[in-house]
Amino acid sequence: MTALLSVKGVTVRFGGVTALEDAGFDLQPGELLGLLGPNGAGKTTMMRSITGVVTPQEGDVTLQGRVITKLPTHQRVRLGLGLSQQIVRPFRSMSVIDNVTLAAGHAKTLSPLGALGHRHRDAERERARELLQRVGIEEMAESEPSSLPLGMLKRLEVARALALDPKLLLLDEPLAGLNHLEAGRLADTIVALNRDGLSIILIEHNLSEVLRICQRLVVLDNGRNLAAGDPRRVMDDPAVQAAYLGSVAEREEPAHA
Ligand SMILES: Nc1ncnc2c1ncn2[C@@H]1O[C@H](COP(=O)(O)OP(=O)(O)OP(=O)(O)O)[C@@H](O)[C@H]1O
Repeated sequence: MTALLSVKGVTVRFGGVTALEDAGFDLQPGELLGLLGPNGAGKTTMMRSITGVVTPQEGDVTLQGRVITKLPTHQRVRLGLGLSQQIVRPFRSMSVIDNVTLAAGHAKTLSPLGALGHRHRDAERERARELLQRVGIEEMAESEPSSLPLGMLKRLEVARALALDPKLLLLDEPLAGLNHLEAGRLADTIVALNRDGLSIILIEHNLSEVLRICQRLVVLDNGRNLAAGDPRRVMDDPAVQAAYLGSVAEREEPAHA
């Protein structure tokens, strides 16, 4: 099967810091893949190389057989990349549904044919309502984002990403800051989106949810590939455990100093 996304031999340096070195992985169509690694492993840099925020010094990113390494982000979005950020930034003065309608309208203007039909605001609103339903916040449609708890804001962020009709959705720590129950529910929503056919890459520190929902894991450490494959087998890998323990020890050290 041709990979939906292929990242090969990617190296990213920021001055003297090597954030990624010869790193890569493939994502098959329909997969829900967890991208893991301790703090500073290079996950965000990998995500940014895929979305085009960062251009690698070496290596290539290929989407559906097309090399996109040097394309700007908006062109990658047009080709089917969707991104839901860790920091949620809706337009605060607009209702929840207007936020998603705006994104749905933007999706149409991404293609010339869509732009011709752009006057069909009602259809966009209808689509926005469907998306709110898919992520489970349709009852909040007329509310302002500022009145929403974090768990719902995160769902709004996912709905806005879905409005751009992505083939591949990149989720950057969607469960961060949520309590156990909310995290489990949002993880269930992510599984439902994947079952509907959406391919997903999930960066997430909540390991129990990652293990519960991901079909495959890719683990980075110090900018390099450390392990990949079946989630349980990967987490049982002594090298992965050592990398995580090492990072916990590093984080805890100053507190004990
Ligand atoms: N814009 C930048 N300028 C300089 N160094 C950077 C930049 N972005 C990342 N780095 C460095 O690159 C390395 C990888 O960082 P990155 O944020 O990709 O890791 P991460 O796995 O996402 O970490 P975390 O889990 O803490 O978010 C780190 O050493 C980081 O300090």
